[in-house]
Amino acid sequence: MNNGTTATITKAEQNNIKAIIGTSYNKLYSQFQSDDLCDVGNYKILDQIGEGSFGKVYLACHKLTHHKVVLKTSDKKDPNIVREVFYHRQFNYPHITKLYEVIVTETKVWMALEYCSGKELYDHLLKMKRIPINQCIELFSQICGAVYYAHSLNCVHRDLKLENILLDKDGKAKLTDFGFTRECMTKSLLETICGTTVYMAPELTERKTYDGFKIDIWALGVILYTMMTGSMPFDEDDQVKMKWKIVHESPDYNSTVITEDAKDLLTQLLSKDPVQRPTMREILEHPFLKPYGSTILKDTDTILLKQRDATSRFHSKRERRLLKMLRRSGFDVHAIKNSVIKRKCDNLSGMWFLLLDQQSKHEHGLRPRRNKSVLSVRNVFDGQKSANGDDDNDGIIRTSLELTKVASIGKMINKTTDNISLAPLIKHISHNDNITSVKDNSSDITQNTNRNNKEALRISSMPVIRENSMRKNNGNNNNNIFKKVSDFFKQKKYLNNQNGLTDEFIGTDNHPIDGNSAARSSHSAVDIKRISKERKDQEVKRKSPLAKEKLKPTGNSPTKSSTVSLAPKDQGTIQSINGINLNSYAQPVVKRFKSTASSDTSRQTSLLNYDGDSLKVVRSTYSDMKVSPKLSETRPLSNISQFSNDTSDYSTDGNTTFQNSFESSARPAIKHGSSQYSLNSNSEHGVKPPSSRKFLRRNLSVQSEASSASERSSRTDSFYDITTTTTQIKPFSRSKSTGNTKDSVLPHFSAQKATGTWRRGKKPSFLNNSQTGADDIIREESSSVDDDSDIQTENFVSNIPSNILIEKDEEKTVPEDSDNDIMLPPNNNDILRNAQNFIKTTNPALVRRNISDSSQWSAFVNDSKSFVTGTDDDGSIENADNEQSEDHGDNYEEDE
Ligand SMILES: Nc1ncnc2c1ncn2[C@@H]1O[C@H](COP(=O)(O)OP(=O)(O)OP(=O)(O)O)[C@@H](O)[C@H]1O
Repeated sequence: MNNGTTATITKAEQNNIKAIIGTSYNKLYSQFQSDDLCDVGNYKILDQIGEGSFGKVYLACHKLTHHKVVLKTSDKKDPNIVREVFYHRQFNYPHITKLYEVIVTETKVWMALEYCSGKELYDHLLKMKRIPINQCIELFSQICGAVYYAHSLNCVHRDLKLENILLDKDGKAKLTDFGFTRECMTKSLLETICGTTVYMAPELTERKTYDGFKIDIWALGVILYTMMTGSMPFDEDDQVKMKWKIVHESPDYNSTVITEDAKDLLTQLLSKDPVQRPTMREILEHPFLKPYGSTILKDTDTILLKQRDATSRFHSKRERRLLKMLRRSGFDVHAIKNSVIKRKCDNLSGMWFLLLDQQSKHEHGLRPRRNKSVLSVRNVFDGQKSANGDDDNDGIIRTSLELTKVASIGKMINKTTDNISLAPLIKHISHNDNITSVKDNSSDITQNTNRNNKEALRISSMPVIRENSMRKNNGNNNNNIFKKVSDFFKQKKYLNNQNGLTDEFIGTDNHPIDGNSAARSSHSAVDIKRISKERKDQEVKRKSPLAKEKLKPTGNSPTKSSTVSLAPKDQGTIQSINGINLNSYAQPVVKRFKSTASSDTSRQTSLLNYDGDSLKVVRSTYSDMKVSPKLSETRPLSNISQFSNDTSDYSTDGNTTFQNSFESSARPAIKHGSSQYSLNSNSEHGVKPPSSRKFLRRNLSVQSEASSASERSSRTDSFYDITTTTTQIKPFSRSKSTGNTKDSVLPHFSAQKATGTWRRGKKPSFLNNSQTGADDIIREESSSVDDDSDIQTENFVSNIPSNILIEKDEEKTVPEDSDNDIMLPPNNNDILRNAQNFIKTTNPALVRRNISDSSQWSAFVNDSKSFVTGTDDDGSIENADNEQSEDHGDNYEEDE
């Protein structure tokens, strides 16, 4: 048979087939060999869209649902990723980016996150220069909603900043980046210094213990101020000055864009005394945020209530429909439910949430457009007819196609109205007489109209007012949907032609109408010309050196008061409010502040201690940021001391040097050994390190312990269920650093001396001998937790034993002899011994931060010749056992 078959194939055909097979074979081979990533789990990587401190960020597509997501990678060695995943997956809220799935590979952790195509609020602000007040209110309410939600779950974010607020495609705010989050149920006062200096509350900059909720509220104050004014309230290039300002100075509230209500709220948020700061509820109820704040508050309460009620799970119409669909398709619905309930973040729950999102998208507008549009048009007509008692479509018979087109446009207009409603603005300024002129000022941008749509119709781009006005004038021509549509396009076209304006400005222009079409028709064309001219004049003024001065409204300007004038195309924003030319103010001085890990900040400390030149060097490491070079250059580094309470020396801020050693002195004395961090910092400056310096490393360990505690607590909700690839237990095989440790000014811990062993199914004795911390986490979780335990984790905090969530904030619980580093405070020995036992039984992630710290640090300060390359492979692992601690001491001595 075969011979017969082959016999029928000519030689040429055979060669052809061979070539085809060869090509596809080679293709497959090169795919296998390629370093380029194409797929991760169920996700197809489309593009790299960013890069964070700890890894790359990709745009990807879920292959089963075609849903776009963001894949954020992080090195497994970074224990912060555990914290981020642990908290982030607990949150399910419209203004928090959704974490769909977590995939753990041998070296990396991949987080599949909700894609926010609108980028960061920071970028938005840069583009807009300052955010129009109505948008400010809306966005800020959304951000507050997210924080209120997190606070209601007893979690604090601790790194709230513009860069951590993303915008989705609809311009809605989404809070993200939970790398510094912690729960506050078990500890009311925290000590860990973390955040970004310019957003830090005074108590943080002073390194006092702090209420986690209150520092978030302060950061919100900074965010609101920056959004409104386009500049930061306490910005200084010099970090010492900045901190001084934060502690002692009030922001400048004199900006005319800060209204009375806004000022009242800002003053409360930025109150130096944390007790004076309002709660999230009070913020959302503040008059400035009306009406958005109270709506968000109500919605959030409903969400929280629903999420707390376990019986309401899978009961919504959408969920039931999806379950039914999945069951019919042969999915194991029980497994999916289990995965969702336990927040496993595996591929099942990932698929579930993606499908749910998709369903909601369909419900909100992805139905066949034509049908829906026609329907809505009919509704409009029906409504009008019944309301007016007569048919208001002027007897024009339209084809269904026309109806469809018009309805879609109508929908668009409505959408515009929704999105850029200026109602709050109107309300906000209603105490001002100017509002009257808004309402009465009917003669502005209008244009004549006729039924044939041959001439431009009136222009009214103040959607809310237009709506109200149309309601008022029910029965006249303004109610005609066709006219509305026609108006919209005519005015758009006209303005584009005349002024080069973009669509979006039409929606933000605040020009009222009076419904008097006759009056409009008489002078609208003139108005348009005049306004056009005024805009040009404004633009000229803005560009002139004198433009720094506030533009005074001209007496005859139709936009003279309480109006929001159109902005030129390149600015994309409202140009003036109440006749004040927003663009005439100083350009925004918002800078991007990068969350850095302790290693970064310790670099700063070690390198510079406010030395300007060094600071430049440090800054240059961030030059790959996407902001313009100018901005990057002037951008001060943010200060994050995630890992140290005693940051006086090991400051992530780079500016907390020995000035703050007063706090160190209050800490337990060092028994022996020392911290390389502190030593190095000091030795650089020829200052003898205070004894408390030792605390730095201890704090690092205890902080890391927090991660392991989190991980441990996460056992209760099946962290181990996160998708993993093979996690072979290999002997430690990382190459030793080739650097000369003697010369190093960097912390480094000799990894090859790690001698601990860890066995599957047993508690680790010494914890750091495995390949990576994350490996250990996964393995340990896998081995010690019963997968089938039916643990409810939705309100996760209630499931966490209070003794588990120890962070470095609880430094007093450092075990007495865990590494012989610390002289114990008297009377605390029992507590410390208990803590020591606890630490010994928890997993090894506690040491990982030091790995990356030292490596990053060393990589940066390479001119010190201490570490050459690949220093994170130097095995710089801090061990929990005594031997390792001694090593640290040795290194310290060597460095000194
Ligand atoms: N869900 C998302 N949707 C769209 N873009 C995102 C998303 N998450 C992150 N990005 C983009 O990826 C970039 C880096 O992400 P991100 O800032 O979260 O990383 P990171 O490691 O947390 O950085 P850092 O902590 O230093 O701020 C950012 O520019 C951000 O705009």
